[in-house]
Amino acid sequence: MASGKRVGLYFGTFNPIHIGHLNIANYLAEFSDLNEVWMIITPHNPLKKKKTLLEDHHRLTMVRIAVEEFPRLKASNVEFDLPQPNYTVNTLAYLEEQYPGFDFCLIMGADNLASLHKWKNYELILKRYPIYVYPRVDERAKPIALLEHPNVHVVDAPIMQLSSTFIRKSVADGKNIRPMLPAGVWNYLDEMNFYK
Ligand SMILES: Nc1ncnc2c1ncn2[C@@H]1O[C@H](COP(=O)(O)OP(=O)(O)OP(=O)(O)O)[C@@H](O)[C@H]1O
Ligand SMILES: O=C(O)c1ccc[n+]([C@@H]2O[C@H](COP(=O)([O-])O)[C@@H](O)[C@H]2O)c1
Repeated sequence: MASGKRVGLYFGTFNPIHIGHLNIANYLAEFSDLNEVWMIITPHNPLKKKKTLLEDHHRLTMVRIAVEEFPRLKASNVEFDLPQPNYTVNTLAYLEEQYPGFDFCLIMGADNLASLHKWKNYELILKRYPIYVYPRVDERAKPIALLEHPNVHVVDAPIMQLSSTFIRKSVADGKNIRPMLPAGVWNYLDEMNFYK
């Protein structure tokens, strides 16, 4: 039997999306066995406070702008109508129901793999879904035991030392960080006066 479409699910808060995220999504869409990468904007990460977050629809708009010229990358608002905080295992169950026959896997930076053991039903996630992990630059990082798990695949992607936190702080400090965001995202953020 022919296997279904292979889709990499790249979950994130994306507050805002930056070229580090886009670079990874594009790398996996071009250089792995995935047909598409879906960037899933999470309204509320169960392990984070919601108060510093830009509204969901603004974060979605920025991801849509970022991927518009990349046919194999999609922005997804599937979590907007699911109960919050958003437990990934619930979203995966919903996607399986909506897209029978698709083969899903997860994409995440090593920082997220390091805290995967705190996620709801993480053992089930690890059993059912291949996880594509790429390194994040952090000299203080401790070794991550789950890197040895047979369903965890380390991707040799070119990485950028960039975070949304750094971007938000830099905008607030009046710094010019234009090259760190896709041009359309920077324009949107600037016009809307976000993070200032
Ligand atoms: N520079 C980067 N390059 C590649 N992946 C990244 C980068 N920054 C974050 N990621 C990954 O993208 C996913 C979503 O991350 P998230 O939206 O939290 O970005 P962030 O930049 O780490 O945000 P924040 O600084 O607000 O915590 C996570 O799997 C994270 O590991
Ligand atoms: O399911 C969980 O228990 C769980 C715990 C922490 C984080 N997550 C998800 O991990 C994704 C990455 O979050 P973030 O904030 O690091 O971009 C996001 O989709 C969260 O909902 C999921």
